[in-house]
Amino acid sequence: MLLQEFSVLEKQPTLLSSQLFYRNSVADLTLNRVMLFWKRVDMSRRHARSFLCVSKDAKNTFLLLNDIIVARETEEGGQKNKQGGKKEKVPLHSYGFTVSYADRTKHHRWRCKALMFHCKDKSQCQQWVQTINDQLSLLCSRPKRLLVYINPYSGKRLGKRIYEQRVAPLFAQASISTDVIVTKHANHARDHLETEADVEQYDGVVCVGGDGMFSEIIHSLLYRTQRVSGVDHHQYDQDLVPCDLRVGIIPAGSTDCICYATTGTNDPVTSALHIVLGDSQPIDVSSVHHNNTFLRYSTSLLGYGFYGDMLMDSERKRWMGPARYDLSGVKMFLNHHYYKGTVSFLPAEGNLEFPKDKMGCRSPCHICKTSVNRLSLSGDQVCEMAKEKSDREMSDDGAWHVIRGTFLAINAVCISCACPRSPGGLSPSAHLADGTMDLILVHRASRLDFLRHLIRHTNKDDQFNLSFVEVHRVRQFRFAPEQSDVTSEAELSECSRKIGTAQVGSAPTGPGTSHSSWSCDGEILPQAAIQVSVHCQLVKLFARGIEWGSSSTHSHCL
Ligand SMILES: Nc1ncnc2c1ncn2[C@@H]1O[C@H](COP(=O)(O)OP(=O)(O)OP(=O)(O)O)[C@@H](O)[C@H]1O
Ligand SMILES: CCCCCCCCCCCCC/C=C/[C@@H](O)[C@H](CO)NC(=O)CCCCC
Ligand SMILES: [Ca+2]
Repeated sequence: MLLQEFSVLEKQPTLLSSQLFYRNSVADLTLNRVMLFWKRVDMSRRHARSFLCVSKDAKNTFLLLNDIIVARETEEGGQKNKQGGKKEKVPLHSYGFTVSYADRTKHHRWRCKALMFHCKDKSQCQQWVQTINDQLSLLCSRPKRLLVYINPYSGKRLGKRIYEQRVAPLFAQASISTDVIVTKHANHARDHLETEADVEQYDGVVCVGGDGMFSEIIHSLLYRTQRVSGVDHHQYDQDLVPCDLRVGIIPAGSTDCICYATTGTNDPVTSALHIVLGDSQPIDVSSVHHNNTFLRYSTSLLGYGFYGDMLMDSERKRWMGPARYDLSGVKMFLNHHYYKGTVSFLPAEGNLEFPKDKMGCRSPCHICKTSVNRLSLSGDQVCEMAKEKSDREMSDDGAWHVIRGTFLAINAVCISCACPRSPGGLSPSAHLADGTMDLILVHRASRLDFLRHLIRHTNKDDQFNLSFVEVHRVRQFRFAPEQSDVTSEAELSECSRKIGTAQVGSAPTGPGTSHSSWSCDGEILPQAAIQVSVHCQLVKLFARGIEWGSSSTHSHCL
């Protein structure tokens, strides 16, 4: 925080102010509506009326109220500094209180820290604790009751342990009550949310797992929201209603790209702290249709060709955990399949160069902020928007771009899809909440060139700066695979076996057939011909987006 900003916040009306002990010296501590700040007092110089006075060069130190988790009376004899474990000497008074707060550390990670203040008597101590906690209770974006689903088989199967050891204690500290369900089978969370859970009583849903688990949960929430609002999601181009309930992700999966792309890390404690602080980050969601039938929502990767084949292959290797993706990735790379088809897309207005602009989405992102946020619009504004949309569509037909080609991969992402394997993600400049997706077309190329493209996802080189790769920022796209002349019975039954269901009228897909299949956030879609449309800010997460700088800007000392 800049000194000028501090000076503005400092002028907020004071709620409580006292001289008490902090780190073995006297400090002036003040609480106002936005922060808690203190200044050490010069013990050597005394005022006429024997008050200790603040030395001129003393530094102001502060904590924003938004970052404070809770204040508690410190138990007698418990004057240990939580971080260092070092005992603080209590100069005069044995009454004290601890302020727990969330602090941003290196690499976008947040940690829970604590400060101790010592008071002259118990009532002063109680007054401080009460006043700080009263102010915290006014922060209405903080959740009080959460519904938690744990997938015990995600990633390295550590979900339950991660939740119990690293997350539950933080929720308890923040007095958040939880109902925890450890899932017993795929779609357990979906069915529970749809049929049993009394969603109204919760301030959010938390999923402990990976992108697949997150996808399961948002499907239930979005189905429910559309049903309650009378919206038919089968109608392509239908405006969908954003989901009220926020979702928190405690990363425990194999890819964890939604968590990584919205917090900058896949760290369970960081995610837990974003939940505790009540942070909010909307994200775009795309809906995938086949003719007039809704198939699925997508928030991470909708991938045909390389990623679709890789996912289909890796599903049979689930027992291997996250390593299944590496093995199937190498296999699909060596297979080097390419697929013919036609991609048509509607570019986002005026944004053509943006996927390559290297600006990225950094919180607070003005591009996402200025994108239409239906939640904040009045009824009249919604009508106006609907009219604008239909005007745009009338003139849209000519705006559709059509590309017929042979592709190694077709990837569509609503967000960057940054993840530990690829810290920039599939489209490093994609925005979390701007109502657009980036469509990446990887045309037929040699194995070596494709490898160059893939490797660039793992370093700072530009994966789009290759002649066979094109990227477009779009609002909608369609894909039609080239019809194969012969569809053998054997191909059809192989397809049904792979996706575990017989799809009437769908051509066989996957490696070894003329069509690939779409991986939609880790689920295989039965149809190759799809229509996709982005919905701006349809779901909100307990997250803050990725902030500037990788190390602590949260220094509380000015
Ligand atoms: N108890 C369970 N047993 C088996 N499958 C489950 C269970 N609970 C949830 N699932 C399913 O497991 C799938 C994958 O889970 P999840 O996404 O959490 O882990 P992952 O696949 O290892 O990680 P990622 O999706 O990040 O690659 C989800 O689609 C979910 O439907
Ligand atoms: C030579 C080195 C090449 C390395 C290339 C790395 C490129 C990584 C980009 C990863 C983008 C992940 C997008 C998210 C996809 C999830 O919805 C999905 C289901 O969980 N996971 C995967 O498909 C699993 C995706 C796993 C990719 C390896
Ligand atoms: Ca977007």
